[in-house]
Parts: sequence; structure tokens; C-alpha cells
Amino acid sequence: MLQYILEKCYPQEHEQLKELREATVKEHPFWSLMNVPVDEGLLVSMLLKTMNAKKTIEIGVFTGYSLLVTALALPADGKIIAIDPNKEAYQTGLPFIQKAGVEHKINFIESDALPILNDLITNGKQEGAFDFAFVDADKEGYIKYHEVLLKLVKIGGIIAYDNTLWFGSVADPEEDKIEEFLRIGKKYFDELNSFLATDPRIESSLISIGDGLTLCRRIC
Ligand SMILES: C[S@@+](CC[C@H](N)C(=O)[O-])C[C@H]1O[C@@H](n2cnc3c(N)ncnc32)[C@H](O)[C@@H]1O
Repeated sequence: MLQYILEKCYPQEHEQLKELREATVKEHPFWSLMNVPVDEGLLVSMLLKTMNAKKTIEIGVFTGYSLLVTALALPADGKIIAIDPNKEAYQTGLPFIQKAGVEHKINFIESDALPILNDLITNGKQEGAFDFAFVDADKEGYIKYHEVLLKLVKIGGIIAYDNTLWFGSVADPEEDKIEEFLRIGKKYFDELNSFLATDPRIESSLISIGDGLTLCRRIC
């Protein structure tokens, strides 16, 4: 089924993305159990191009699928600050990023994201400097990231949060019947989704694509 969707619906997936996806599954077989990220990647790519985004932040890189999507969509002088404490996983994807000729757009920082984001504000003077941020990291941290990203992303810019449907569990009323892994994530995403829905500083839309992608446009 997965192969059918990939071949029939997304033949336009960039060759280096396909190779990176295959290398990721080989090294980390659990990744194939995740939702096909290709459709979400195409949406993010279109969004970045439509916005003429140039400067972005990526929180949670892993082997770099969404990072490569972003790097391919940005113009030649585009820049991405990509943060993840797991450099080893990034190195699995790096050869495909290099092959795609977009490594020069990426500043990979091996770290927890929050201190780096705070440093971009206090020392980097980067408030309002970014067009777009993609968040796909530790789920309990999303609300903390939101506060800092609202300073770093410009008015009119977008913050995207991945996995906001959390395997559909956020819509499951029978909380006590779902397994622990889902229940913990559901708690974080229930809180995040309620918070974002009433945050007056943004317009937001939870898109039912992949595992759920919430787009937040900063309005003030
Ligand atoms: C779901 S994976 C990211 C997948 C990636 N966006 C992709 O397209 O393949 C989550 C990543 O978040 C990273 N992560 C976990 N805690 C983090 C933190 N505090 N700051 C930054 N990244 C973190 C993990 O190391 C992991 O690589």
C-alpha cells in the first residue's frame, strides 16, 4: 500500500528525498511505520515557495527529511538554522543533502533547541528575522517553543507544528483505553491544540495531512 501511494501519488518526490527516506528506513526501520511524510513535504515546499521564504528554523532534524524539503524549496541564498541534539541521525541524511547541493543553506546545531532559540534573541538580535519555523521535536516542549518562536518569526511568518493529530488519538474520547505511548502524546497535543486555537497572536489551521500539521501565522 505504502509503495502504491508513493509511486502513484507522489512520483514527483525529489530523487535525493527518496534516497534519504530509503536510507532512513534502512537504518531506523520504525520510521516506515510513521505516516508517509511525502504529501506533507510537498505542502511545506509549496508554502515556502509561495511565501518567498528565505530564513527558517528547523527544530527536530533526525535524518533530515523535512530539512531537505525546506532546503530544496528555499532560494540559493536561503538559510536554515537546524537544531537537534542527535548529530548521528543527521549524518545519515547528510550525504543526500550534499548530493542535492543544498548543504550551504544549512547551519546544523547539535543541541537542545530552547537555549539556542533564546540565544538567537538575546545575543543574535534575531527577533522578527525568520519567515518560517518547522517544529518536529520533543512534544512536551512545543508550547515553550511557541513563545520563543513568536518572537523570532516575523509578523506574517509561519510556525508549523508537526504531529498535532498524534495518530488520531487527540480525537479519541476513550482516553483510558489507549496505550501509554499515545496517551502521553495526546495529553501534550490536547493542551497545545487548545492553546493555539485561542492564541490571539496567531491565525491557525490544523491540516489533516500526515500525522496532522498545524500552521500558525503570526499576526501581531
Ligand atoms: C520525529 S524526529 C524529527 C523528524 C524530522 N523532522 C524528519 O523529517 O525526519 C524528532 C527529533 O527531535 C529531536 N529532539 C528531541 N528533543 C529535542 C530538543 N529538545 N531540541 C531539538 N531537537 C530535539 C530528536 O533528537 C529527533 O531527532
